[in-house]
Amino acid sequence: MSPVNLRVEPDSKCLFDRPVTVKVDGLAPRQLVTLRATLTDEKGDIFSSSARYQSDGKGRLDLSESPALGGDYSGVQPMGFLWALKPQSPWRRLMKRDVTTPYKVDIEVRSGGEAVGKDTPGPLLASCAHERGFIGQGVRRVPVREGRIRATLFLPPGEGPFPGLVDLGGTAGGLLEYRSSLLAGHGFAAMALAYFGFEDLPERMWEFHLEYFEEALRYLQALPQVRRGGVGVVGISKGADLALSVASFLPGVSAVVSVAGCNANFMTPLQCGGSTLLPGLGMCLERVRVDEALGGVLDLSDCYEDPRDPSLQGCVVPIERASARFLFLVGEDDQNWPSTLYAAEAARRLGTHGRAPPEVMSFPGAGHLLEPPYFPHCHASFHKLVGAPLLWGGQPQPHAVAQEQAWSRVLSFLKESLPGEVARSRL
Ligand SMILES: CCCCCCCCCC(=O)SCCNC(=O)CCNC(=O)[C@H](O)C(C)(C)COP(=O)(O)OP(=O)(O)OC[C@H]1O[C@@H](n2cnc3c(N)ncnc32)[C@H](O)[C@@H]1OP(=O)(O)O
Repeated sequence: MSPVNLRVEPDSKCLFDRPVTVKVDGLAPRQLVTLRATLTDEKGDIFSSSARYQSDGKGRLDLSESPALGGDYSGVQPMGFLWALKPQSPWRRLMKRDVTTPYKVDIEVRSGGEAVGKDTPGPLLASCAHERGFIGQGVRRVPVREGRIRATLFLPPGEGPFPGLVDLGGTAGGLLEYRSSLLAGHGFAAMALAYFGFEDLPERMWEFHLEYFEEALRYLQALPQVRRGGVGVVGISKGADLALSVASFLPGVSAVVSVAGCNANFMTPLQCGGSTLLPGLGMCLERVRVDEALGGVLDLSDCYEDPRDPSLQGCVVPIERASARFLFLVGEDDQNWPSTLYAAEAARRLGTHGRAPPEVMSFPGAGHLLEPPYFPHCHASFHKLVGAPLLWGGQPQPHAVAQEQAWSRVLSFLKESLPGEVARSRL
């Protein structure tokens, strides 16, 4: 009998946001097998997925054609092995901390289609390692410590000038580089900007200063590698309302992508010139629910102040002041906060001021944490500022579909809205 061969095509090494397919041959015709994938992150946390398959009449499997029969995903799901990864320890979230190293995914095929979820799977038939990196060929990673700015700039290969972007994370804080590094792989000069919880920046979300974002924007706009004529700002969650504020109060922003964001300045006052530009939309902590069925996860969805409340209009970002184009991405099952309502409110406000409507992409079954494609869906995870697990929502498969569609539109939206040539890089 020929040995079983397991491989990843078109390449066993690729950038994290690129699709692949897993192929197996040398199985017996119509053989039932289990495909397992395992990834260990930089902290040593293990994430795994598992699904049952049956080979075709020639003993082959191709995940772009063969349906998974059950397990952590089902149906034809070429990337299910990745987006269905689940943490072994509770409330962990797969979040790339060091983009200079790839993730290594160990894939194995074992005999027997009943072993899914059991500790004793069938005998190993074949295995392979698959690497998914974050820095494309020729992309340069440049730490930025200019003035107050704490950031990392990713420059595509070549001289440029490239369309420029500022990338803002959410209440996780720190300096998260994974989205910017992938965006540089699509031809953008992308700067991941920390704004708290990193080096000498404030440790927590006490107050933010518009001047800090202005300094970062000016720095990016003045780089010879960045094309003149307007940059983009991409933000997720808390970073998304800051993106709206940056575009509304500062010149030179042509495009904003709000990922699961609020239309009001959330929680932390935004200061400018020593006074408060926007107070923070607050939370009513007595309305926090503890989801005992989910093991004590906190459900915050009902505890945010309502940005439609007339007394809170001072918190709402005056986006009609911005000259940027807007793209809002919302998960309809966002259980962190009502991002659908927030996007609708932003659209209503633009309309009231006679401005063009924003583009709103709304994804059924998607949760709050909309990441670049193939990041595993995370329904709930530990929040280090809160010190407890929080509910994010979404179901794995629709969330995965949303991430793919959203990413594709983010790239095309930024290409349409920002000046400059863009070229995709290879790993
Ligand atoms: C006051 C804020 C109110 C928030 C309202 C929610 C609004 C949400 C708006 C948003 O912006 S959501 C989008 C972005 N937000 C997030 O992703 C928040 C969740 N993420 C995090 O809290 C951190 O990024 C994460 C814990 C996932 C990773 O942080 P680190 O890279 O610093 O990881 P690390 O693994 O070292 O964990 C930090 C600490 O948490 C601890 N930890 C992590 N996972 C844990 C777990 N599962 N159980 C217990 N502890 C855990 C870990 O032990 C460690 O403790 P120590 O600092 O004492 O060493």
